[in-house]
Amino acid sequence: MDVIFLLSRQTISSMIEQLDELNSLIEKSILDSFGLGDKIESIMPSKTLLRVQRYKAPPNGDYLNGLDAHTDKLLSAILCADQVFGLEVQTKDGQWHKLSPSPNSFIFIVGDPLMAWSNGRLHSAKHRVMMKGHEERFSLAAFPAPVEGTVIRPQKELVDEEHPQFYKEFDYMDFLKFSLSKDGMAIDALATYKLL
Ligand SMILES: O=C(O)CCC(=O)C(=O)O
Ligand SMILES: [Fe+2]
Repeated sequence: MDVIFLLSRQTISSMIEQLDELNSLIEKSILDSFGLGDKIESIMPSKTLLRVQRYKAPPNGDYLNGLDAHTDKLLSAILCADQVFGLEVQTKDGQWHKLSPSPNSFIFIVGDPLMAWSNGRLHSAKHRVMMKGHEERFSLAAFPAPVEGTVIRPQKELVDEEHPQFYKEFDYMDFLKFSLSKDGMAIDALATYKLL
């Protein structure tokens, strides 16, 4: 985590501010795409967490796991990675795909609470980091974390006969605690709230 110590408080605040702005734009386009843009200002109240991650180069240039396959437990993530690629995403049919984003691009990842809020219309895809070659990798991610007391329930406009309610409502902090517990880590924690 050498990098984080080189960043001043001011730089970190300014990064959070800009990533928050980008996140608001993305949320706005999600709301617009569901026809909710005029009704709702933001998806749910959240506070941004910023995380820098460093992945060491595998020994002997092997192909090694840097971060286990998971879905994000925060609302969503905006990810900026350096030019050492490694992020892989799983499609619904179980295939893993290596991403090769263009330089200076950002990746938006849908988290489990956003999938539940959207009544399953947005998919929180499993992703992982696989390392290859001799270079270490850094990534920076901003995660909007739903605030304490948030109850995750599907947006009512996204539930109808054609799209019955997919998950029952749940307290976000209970979900987070369970997903970080030994039992929760062993399974797909969100699936325990499935109705269908
Ligand atoms: O470092 C990356 O590219 C992915 C990080 C990630 O998925 C996470 O922190 O949840
Ligand atoms: Fe992730």
